[in-house]
Amino acid sequence: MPDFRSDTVTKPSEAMREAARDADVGDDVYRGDPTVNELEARAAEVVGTEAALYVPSGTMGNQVAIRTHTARGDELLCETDSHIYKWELGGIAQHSGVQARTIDGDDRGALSPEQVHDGYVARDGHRPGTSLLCLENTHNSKGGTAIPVDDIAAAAEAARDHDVSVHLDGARLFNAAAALDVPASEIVAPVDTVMFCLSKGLGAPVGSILAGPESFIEEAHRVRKLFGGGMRQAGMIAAPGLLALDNRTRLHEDHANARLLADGLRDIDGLGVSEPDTNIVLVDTDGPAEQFIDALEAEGVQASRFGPEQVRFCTHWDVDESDVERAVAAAQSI
Ligand SMILES: Cc1ncc(COP(=O)(O)O)c(CN[C@H](C(=O)O)[C@H](C)O)c1O
Repeated sequence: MPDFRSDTVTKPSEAMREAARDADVGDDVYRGDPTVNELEARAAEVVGTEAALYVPSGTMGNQVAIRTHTARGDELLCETDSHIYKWELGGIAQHSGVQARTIDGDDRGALSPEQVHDGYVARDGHRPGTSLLCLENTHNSKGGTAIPVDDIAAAAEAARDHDVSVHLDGARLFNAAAALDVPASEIVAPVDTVMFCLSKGLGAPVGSILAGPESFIEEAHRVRKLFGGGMRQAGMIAAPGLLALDNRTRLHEDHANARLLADGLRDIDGLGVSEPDTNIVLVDTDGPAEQFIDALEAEGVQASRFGPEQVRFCTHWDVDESDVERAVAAAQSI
């Protein structure tokens, strides 16, 4: 059954499974797992930061970043439909005691410098004070939109004018880099820290990376442990992550399959279909999303509910052109 629910469903390759089996391991809490250390060093090099930390999930990477950047009672700025605000169980408040001030981004999910300046709150006898700006690229809820580097840099510069740190939720950073045709390090350069997922389009079974300055990552190590994320012989899962990071070859094909899917669905009356930048296609179903999803499943195709009348399809390395054609045919039969 072709599974378009998410790019989180990718299964590891045979090479990844062998790498897991053969991984050189140690106790990562004591910084003694050589494979984790190698992955962290490689990740920092790829995105151009001083250091990096391997974390079990993208959510933990984001929440560790927020907790490390902020103090209890601070305020952070984020886009209204950002993952950290919408999909992480209120972790901003629960884990960090921080208040989120949301801003409606543009149709790609970008925030303007003016919006950052307007959203900034100076700490005083009544107001909490903004200590962090969180951006997202690609932007999941807007349809995997790739936000141009200049837009990221302009928002980050506005934050820096107020000594506010900037974290980038780059769960699909390499999808953005592929779509924008720039190195990932160029997208990361304007921000202080970045989280990116190995477990989505890069295909690793588990794990994400939090990358940034050496001193920040040192403290993030402690916060990860506080959150229960200290791992032991994690080389078993980091080894597939290394392969995923070094073989980022599939993303352009995923994007082409998303365009093929969108073009096919757009020919179906009653459907509103996004124009994908990357591997996500949003479909406005003109009726309950659940009904559309159930009808797709009856035809052997899976997709995910993204709103009362919106369905999301994600392409990834476990779906190919024939699966896209099957999804279009399934939608046509509804
Ligand atoms: C932008 C962004 N940042 C962070 C995360 C969290 O990563 P994980 O905690 O799932 O590894 C996700 C996962 N997104 C998942 C998906 O898209 O299917 C669900 C919605 O949580 C994400 O899309």
